[in-house]
Amino acid sequence: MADKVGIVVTGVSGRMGRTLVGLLADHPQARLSGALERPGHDWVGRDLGTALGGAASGVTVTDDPQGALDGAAALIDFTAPAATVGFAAMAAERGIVHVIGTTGMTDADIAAIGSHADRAVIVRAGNMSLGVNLLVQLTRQVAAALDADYDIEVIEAHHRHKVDAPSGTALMLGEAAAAGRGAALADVADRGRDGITGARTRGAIGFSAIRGGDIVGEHDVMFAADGERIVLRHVASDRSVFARGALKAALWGQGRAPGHYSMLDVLGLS
Ligand SMILES: NC(=O)C1=CN([C@@H]2O[C@H](COP(=O)(O)OP(=O)(O)OC[C@H]3O[C@@H](n4cnc5c(N)ncnc54)[C@H](O)[C@@H]3O)[C@@H](O)[C@H]2O)C=CC1
Ligand SMILES: O=C(O)C1=N[C@H](C(=O)O)C[C@H](O)C1
Repeated sequence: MADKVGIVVTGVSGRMGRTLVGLLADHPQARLSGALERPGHDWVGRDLGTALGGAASGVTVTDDPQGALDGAAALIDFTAPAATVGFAAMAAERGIVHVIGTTGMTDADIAAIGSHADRAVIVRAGNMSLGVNLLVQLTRQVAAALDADYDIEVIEAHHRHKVDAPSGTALMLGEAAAAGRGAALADVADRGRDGITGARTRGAIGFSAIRGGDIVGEHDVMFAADGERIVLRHVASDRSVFARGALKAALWGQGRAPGHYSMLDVLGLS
């Protein structure tokens, strides 16, 4: 049997990091080859398995990306924007696949990451699940079929720890809706309502964010007209849907031509 693909997970103590480590424990094609955390984190220097409360794994958590990435085939990154921009340069220097799930990035962050796409495979998506990526395509189709008599609202709900809004998924859905209408999201997005806002602008795409408890991730795209509403909905109840997508992307990227890809490319939905 061929060797398993060596994958470094960064942010291993985080919600997504832990989920990825769990999936990699008995994956048939991939193995955990390195575990990264931010400098100063109390897991740095400890055995990952022990830090997770189980048996020793033989993998030591490190804050040294240069060392961890040596010999790896892919880096899976669900961390924070500044960290991800830095990791993109390091992954590209080595020509290894960089799978990016981090959200909350600015246009400048995305441009900085994209500047490495001539020498490395980058797969970036605000949501790595199959279900959401299908919903993106459905949203585009429905938006293309309806005119601006149907007001589009994207409503998302997440756990109390989430730091960015709208979610990366909500922005993907908003972009798909805008594209279906032949518009640019930046021209039509309405991202915050408070006070005397005035009546809704025809053609706007509105965003609302709920934060509370342990909600994994829920997204509705509502098309509201006089007399009827269509609601497209995705509910994630387990983070493994994102982790499975990220692992699929890391394997899909092996041997692929350099470029800045999305999960639509990985899933054959583009
Ligand atoms: N695209 C997708 O499918 C999904 C994206 N996300 C996004 O992934 C990101 C992380 O989400 P969670 O795991 O819930 O957050 P979290 O806060 O539980 O974990 C983030 C981890 O990254 C670590 N980290 C931060 N800076 C670092 C650095 N320089 N080097 C190494 N590690 C570093 C933190 O210490 C923490 O352990 C968020 O932006 C979230 O929106 C989350 C779920 C799915
Ligand atoms: O922070 C999260 O948890 C999630 N983030 C992603 C987003 O911003 O859309 C994906 C998922 O909804 C969970």
